[in-house]
Amino acid sequence: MARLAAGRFATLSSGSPGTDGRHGLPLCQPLGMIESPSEAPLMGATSEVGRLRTVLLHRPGAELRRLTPRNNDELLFDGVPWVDRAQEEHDAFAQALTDRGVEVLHLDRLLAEVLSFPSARAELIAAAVDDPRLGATLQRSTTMHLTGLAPEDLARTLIAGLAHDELRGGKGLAYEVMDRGDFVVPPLPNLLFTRDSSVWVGDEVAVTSLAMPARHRESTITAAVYAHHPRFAGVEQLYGARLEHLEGGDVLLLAEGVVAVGVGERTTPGGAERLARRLFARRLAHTVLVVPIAQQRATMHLDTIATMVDADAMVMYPAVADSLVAWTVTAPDGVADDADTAELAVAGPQPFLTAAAAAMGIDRLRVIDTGLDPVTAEREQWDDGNNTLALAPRLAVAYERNTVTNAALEAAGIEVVRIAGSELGSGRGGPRCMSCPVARDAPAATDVRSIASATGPVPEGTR
Ligand SMILES: NC(=[NH2+])NCCC[C@H](N)C(=O)O
Repeated sequence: MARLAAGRFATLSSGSPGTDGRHGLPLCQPLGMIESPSEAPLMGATSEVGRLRTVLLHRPGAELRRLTPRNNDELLFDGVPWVDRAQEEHDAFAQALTDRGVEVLHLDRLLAEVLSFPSARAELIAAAVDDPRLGATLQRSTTMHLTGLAPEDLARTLIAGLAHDELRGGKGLAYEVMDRGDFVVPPLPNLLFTRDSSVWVGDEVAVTSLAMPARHRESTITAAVYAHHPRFAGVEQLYGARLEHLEGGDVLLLAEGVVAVGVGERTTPGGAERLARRLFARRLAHTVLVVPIAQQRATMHLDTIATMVDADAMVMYPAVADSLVAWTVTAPDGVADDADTAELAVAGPQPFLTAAAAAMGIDRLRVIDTGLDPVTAEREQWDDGNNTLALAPRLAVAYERNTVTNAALEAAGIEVVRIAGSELGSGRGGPRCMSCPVARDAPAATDVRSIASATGPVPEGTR
């Protein structure tokens, strides 16, 4: 499988497309609605800003119609979205990406496709009924119901969940006792935020371990798609759904070999450590910066307060720009031979911007000065103003509603692709949260304006 040239510190092996080892299918055989490309696709990412080639999205569907004022808190939405409008907004987001040459993969379609494989079906049905609320009898009757569904219907049910009165042949004490409106299989409205359940580092993918109960099952879906879909044949998975908590929204690829990991409400220090060990062992990073963030909903992930918009620049919530710190974690000899036991060197804490620039080998990591008054800054941070998705250096998608942040980005030379998000935003996630980059080019050397020796005037609007 062809890979990005710069995914690893040692030379990358590039195999050739053949059969996918697990199902014996030729990689080029059309599968379901999507034809596999005739050439093996590029996969992987070493930065946040290299030209985006392929992205994984999830168009919100029936799972959002499950949200009510009684369950929205538990399901991590701040309200009850108008679903048709949320879908229109999402379609426009996907279109904005397609218009700029980005290939959009849809998670629900990939899921329906892998569900024609018996092993993938069995795995995902088992994950859906693996719930102590149900009891053995209801688990059995739910398994039978799900087993009888065609791939498309099963995909829909795994995402939208299964309500008590939708289950044909439901049996068991738990079934009798449950309320008619209860879910036998709870819905996954946060699947919309594809950023969190998997993250590519170099040419490997970390299927994450999500912290909130409402999201646990999401990574069983991404794990099955990466394990079984011919599109991803040969891709190594470097993390796992049952390990220490780690969410993709906390993982920022600052530069090739340099990964920042936020630790707070979602990712634990143990998750950051495990990821660091695995990245070092697989030579996918030489430095991991561990960045504590406030454990509260407004700052649930590192990407809610800062995202990269250029190879050497970030947009950052001004209230934290000067107080954010990082611990610098390295493997003593640059690599760790054993992912689980290797000794790690930990230094710090240091101001985040200082530690990041040092790890990236640049003079300065610029912060776009959004010049916001504290109240506007707080409002726009809450509405994901700092949660941008870079399509290339200095070209980023952002919610249109954050007018002041977007104006500041433009003043600093960042082209902003504005999208509507009034309904999508009720899940508290912006363009970066709603996207998982599967392939990015390495940012061209010319895009890094302040690498080591380069000195020059500081561009306006940066500090
Ligand atoms: N990468 C992100 N910031 N994702 C936002 C996820 C929002 C989602 N409702 C949650 O609470 O988990």
